[in-house]
Amino acid sequence: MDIHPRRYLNQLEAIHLDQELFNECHFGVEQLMELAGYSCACAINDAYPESKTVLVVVGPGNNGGDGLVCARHLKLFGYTPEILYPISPPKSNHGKLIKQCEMFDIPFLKTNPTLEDINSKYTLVVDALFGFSFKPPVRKEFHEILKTMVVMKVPCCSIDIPSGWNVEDGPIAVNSLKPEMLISLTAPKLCAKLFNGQFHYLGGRFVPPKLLQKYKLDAPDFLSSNSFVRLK
Ligand SMILES: NC(=O)C1=CN([C@@H]2O[C@H](COP(=O)(O)OP(=O)(O)OC[C@H]3O[C@@H](n4cnc5c(N)ncnc54)[C@H](O)[C@@H]3O)[C@@H](O)[C@H]2O)[C@H](O)CC1
Ligand SMILES: [K+]
Repeated sequence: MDIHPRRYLNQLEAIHLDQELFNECHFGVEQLMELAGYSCACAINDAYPESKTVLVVVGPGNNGGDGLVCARHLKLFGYTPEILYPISPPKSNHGKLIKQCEMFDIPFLKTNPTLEDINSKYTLVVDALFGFSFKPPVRKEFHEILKTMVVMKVPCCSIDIPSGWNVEDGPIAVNSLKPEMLISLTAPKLCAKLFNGQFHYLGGRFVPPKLLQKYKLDAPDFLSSNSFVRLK
């Protein structure tokens, strides 16, 4: 299976499209995060039906919000997710999502896990650290966990952007994250051209036809009620 998107978004286009979803289409951020995170959980269930013990690494922005929603749905699908939320910024909009995860008895790790912990405890790591607003270089508070994720043996599934990658130019350093799975949301960003892992999915089934036309995006071939489409 290999569907080649004709169109990849640059960073500014991704940010503008996101703004139009809020301002022109009147979506709320919680609505979009719910649909995005749900589609990620469904895509993970499609690609890794057997990998049940999942660590979800959550970042400070909406990419992290997608991760929190994804964790909650994975739990409903029978997975055993745990969450690492290394830095909780004062202005985050994650409060309710965190409470919901707690209501579903999803544990939050208190400290960064060691490489040995990750390799022995989990069968999949979901990378929801940074999405399309990431500006390199990675700030130092995230170095430790990102370094561990780069060398871990466990497969990694990145939501929207492999964390630490430049949104347009892809891997910045030789020792960048090499996810096995990428779930692009709305449309793949330019860095997805350099993704060479096994699974590439498109999620985020919420873009109205007017915006697809405006941004000259392929109308994704979502099957029936599926919230994702597999591209590779
Ligand atoms: N339209 C859609 O497809 C939707 C996608 N969604 C998801 O939202 C993210 C984009 O979210 P945003 O809040 O704009 O930004 P990020 O999550 O990428 O990150 C912002 C966050 O990260 C910090 N940061 C930025 N650069 C660095 C750095 N070099 N080092 C450390 N920290 C950094 C910054 O300070 C912020 O705190 C998109 O990718 C999708 O995953 C939405 O769910 C809805 C619609
Ligand atoms: K990510």
